[in-house]
Amino acid sequence: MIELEGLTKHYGDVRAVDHLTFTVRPGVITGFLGPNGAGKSTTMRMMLDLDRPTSGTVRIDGRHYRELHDPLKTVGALLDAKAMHGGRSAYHHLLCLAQSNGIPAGRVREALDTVGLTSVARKRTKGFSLGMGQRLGIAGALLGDPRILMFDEPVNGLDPEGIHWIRNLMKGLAAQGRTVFVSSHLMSEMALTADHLVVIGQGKLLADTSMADFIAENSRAFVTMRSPDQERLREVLRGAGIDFVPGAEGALEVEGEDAAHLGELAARHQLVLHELSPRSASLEEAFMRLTAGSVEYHAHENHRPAAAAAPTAEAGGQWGAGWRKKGS
Ligand SMILES: Nc1ncnc2c1ncn2[C@@H]1O[C@H](COP(=O)(O)OP(=O)(O)OP(=O)(O)O)[C@@H](O)[C@H]1O
Repeated sequence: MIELEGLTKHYGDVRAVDHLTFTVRPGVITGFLGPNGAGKSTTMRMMLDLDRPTSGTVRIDGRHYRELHDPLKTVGALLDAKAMHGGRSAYHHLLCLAQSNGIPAGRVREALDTVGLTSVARKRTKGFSLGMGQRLGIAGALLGDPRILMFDEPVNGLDPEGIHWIRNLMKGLAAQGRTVFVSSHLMSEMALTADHLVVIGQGKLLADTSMADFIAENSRAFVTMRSPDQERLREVLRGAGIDFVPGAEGALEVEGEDAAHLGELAARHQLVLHELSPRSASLEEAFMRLTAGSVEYHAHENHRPAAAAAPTAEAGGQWGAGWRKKGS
C-alpha cells in the first residue's frame, strides 16, 4: 500500500504537486492520470525518495522509503527506461542492480525471462530499441519480487504488441495481490488497464474513484442531429425547450432525449433530417472535461483538425480544447 498525505512540491513559483492525499491499494491496478505537466513524475519521484517534498509525507507499507531495509524487495519502479549504462549488457545491468540490493543472482535470469529478453541478455543495452529498453526497465522493477510496483508512462512509444504485453503483465501482478501504480496521460489506455483512477491537474487531486464509477458518471449519452435547414432545427428544439450544443461539422448534440422522440418532433414540424444518431461520449472526452481547467499546455484552436469534435489524446496537447459549455 502507498499512502500520500498532503504531499506538496514547489519548484520556485511552480507548484508541481499541491497537497495530494490518496491511497494506492493492493490487488488492483491504480491508474495515475493527468495532462502533460500535471505533476505525475514529480509525485512518483517523491514516492521513491528521489525528490524531497516541500511538505507532506509518503508511506510505503507504513514506512518512509528511506526506512525500508531492502527497497527493491519492497517497491520496484520503472521511471525512465533510458536510465541505464549503455555499455553494459542487459544481464550485467540487472546483475549490478541485484548485487547492490542483496538480491540473489538467480533472479536476473528469471526477470529477463519474464520480460522476454533472454535471447538478447548478453547484448549491450545501447543498441536496444525503446521497447526493449522498457522491457529491461520492467525487469529491473521486478528483480526484487516486490509487493509494490510503479510504472511511469510504461507504454510510451511501444508498438501494439508491446502495449498488450505490458497491460497483461500489470493485470497479472495485481491479480497476485501486488500494489500496481501506473501513470499515463491517455484515458483510453487506462480504461483498458486500470481498476481505480487517481486524476491530477496542476498538481491538485481532481478525482480518486473506481474506473467503474468514473465510467458510470461520465458516459454522456446524446443524439447527433443534422438538417439541411440547421437554423430551423435550432428553432424547433428551442421551441420544445430542448437544450443542445454544437457538434462536429455543424451538427447539433442533444442530451437527455431519445432519438425517436427527436425524430417525431422533427416530423411534426415537417423538418428534413439528414442525421439522427444516438451516441455516447468517449472516456477521453470525460477526462478532458475533468482536467480542462488545469491544462498547462494548450494547443492553438486554429491547429485543430476540422472534424475534431471530440479530439483524441493522440492529436496531442488538446486537453479540454474541444469541450463546450452546454447551450453555447
Ligand atoms: N526539476 C524541476 N525543476 C523545475 N520545474 C520542474 C522540475 N520538474 C518538474 N517541474 C515542473 O513541475 C510540473 C510538473 O512536472 P511533471 O514532470 O511532474 O509532470 P508530469 O505530469 O509527469 O508531466 P508529463 O506527462 O509531461 O511527463 C511542470 O510544470 C514541470 O515543468
